[in-house]
Amino acid sequence: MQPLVVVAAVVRDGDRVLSCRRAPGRDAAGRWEFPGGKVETGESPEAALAREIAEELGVRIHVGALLDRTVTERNGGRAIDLACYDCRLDGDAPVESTDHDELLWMPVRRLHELDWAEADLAAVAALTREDT
Ligand SMILES: Nc1nc2c([nH]c(=O)n2[C@H]2C[C@H](O)[C@@H](COP(=O)(O)OP(=O)(O)OP(=O)(O)O)O2)c(=O)[nH]1
Repeated sequence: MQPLVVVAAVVRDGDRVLSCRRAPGRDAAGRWEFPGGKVETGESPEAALAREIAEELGVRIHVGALLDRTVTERNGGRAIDLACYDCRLDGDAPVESTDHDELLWMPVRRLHELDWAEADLAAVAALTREDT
């Protein structure tokens, strides 16, 4: 089976990165992730990401360069092909999410304190390397 193609936004504000906790009842509830979602057929990754962020967080973003793309196998589930893009807000910061129960602006050097979804660990490591 082909991996699930997912895009996520590493939204930065200076040294801080928007980190989101998946709400109860969802896949991987309680784990932290970068907001985003599945790419639909015929959609570019950048367009999918802007759409997901508008739907989920109600804000607009500029989508920049690809930061990390990693395929993670999952026991008993479809592998996840997660592409994380460097992003900036285009206007207001989000205050709530349809998919998350907590939004945190975390300094890069403290990202390791959160319990990240497994698929996000490579992107977190890339950010942390950049910071050292
Ligand atoms: N959005 C997002 N999903 C991630 C990340 N890491 C990770 O393993 N996932 C997984 C969780 C889900 O199984 C899948 C994406 O699902 P989703 O629920 O966010 O996507 P969606 O909004 O398009 O889905 P839906 O609720 O509309 O069905 O990828 C991440 O950093 N961001």
